[in-house]
Amino acid sequence: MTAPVSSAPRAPVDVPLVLERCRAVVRPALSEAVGRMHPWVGEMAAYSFGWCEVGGASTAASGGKGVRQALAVLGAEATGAAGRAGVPAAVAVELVHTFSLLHDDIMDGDPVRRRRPAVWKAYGTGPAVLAGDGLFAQAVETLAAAGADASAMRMLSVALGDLVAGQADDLLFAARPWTGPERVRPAEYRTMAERKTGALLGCAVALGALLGGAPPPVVAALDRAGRRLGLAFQAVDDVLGIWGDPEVTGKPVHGDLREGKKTLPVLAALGSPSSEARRLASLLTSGADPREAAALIERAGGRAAALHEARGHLGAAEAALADVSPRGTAGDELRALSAFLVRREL
Ligand SMILES: CC(C)=CCC/C(C)=C/CC/C(C)=C/COP(=O)(O)OP(=O)(O)O
Repeated sequence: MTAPVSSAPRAPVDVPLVLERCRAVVRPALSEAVGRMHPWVGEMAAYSFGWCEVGGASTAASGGKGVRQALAVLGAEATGAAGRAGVPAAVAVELVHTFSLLHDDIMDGDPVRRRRPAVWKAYGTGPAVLAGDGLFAQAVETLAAAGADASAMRMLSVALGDLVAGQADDLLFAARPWTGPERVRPAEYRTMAERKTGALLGCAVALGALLGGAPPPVVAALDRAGRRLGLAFQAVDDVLGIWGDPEVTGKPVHGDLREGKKTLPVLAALGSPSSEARRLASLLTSGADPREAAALIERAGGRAAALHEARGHLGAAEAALADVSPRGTAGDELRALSAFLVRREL
């Protein structure tokens, strides 16, 4: 990858338009993957993507931002290939992401996703588990059917392993105390968040680039960039989980606090040398009113610290991207998409 030799200033990137363009490039192959599923399982997948309501009726509900599919398409384009080279990667990561959301909502008991009942609420827990399994199966099938080589398959399997490990830690951390020697340290949180969220973002952009023909050092650098972007994205997601607007995020606030999730704003607040931190610790331990806890977290600096950390990870992601100087428009779009994902709340 080499930077273009041009001194002409480039137009600012319209990120929602980029997401829409990538969605259109990926949609036929994603529909094909859903079409390969058992009809009932495929209906639940289509529901997750906002293509239909329960019972298969067609609507235009929200199916998520499509961040991972866009990263894969842009990863391919940034190597100089056509976006369609990255489509099998885009479909695979979007299917894996959706599978993980379906299972995550069951594990957390979260009833709402993407502004409507989560799949387990709409169809039942067993069917939702099965739909997640079906999405997972089609992710592997999509890559294999595209003739992806062993290194591409391995990239997906490593991301999957990380996703499971990150989710395992997230669940285990929720059962640990807020304070004392057993408390969750920020470094443990970062490892968990990189696996749970960063691994798939890294995989998306790196796998797209690999399928576009990028050499191994470029693929590795893009994976690093995506992982750091994932850390920034998760920190912002944690903030939105406490102070976000449900109309925008598509899910209610305070779920993480109720579930005892060790999110970054809470860990940062508890680690601050303030009287609010001590009050917060006793409030959380005694089963806090989430609104009161949220106010204390803010006063103890937890929100500001999480956003500060998100900015730091974004800077590292941008530096890793700059290392490989992704080409022209796609490079600009990758940088703009990264900033957009993190700055949605900064
Ligand atoms: C194995 C297993 C169950 C793992 C679960 C891992 C998990 C749920 C991680 C959370 C990642 C995350 C920030 C999702 C929101 O993405 P987004 O804002 O891009 O969502 P969208 O697609 O709805 O826009």
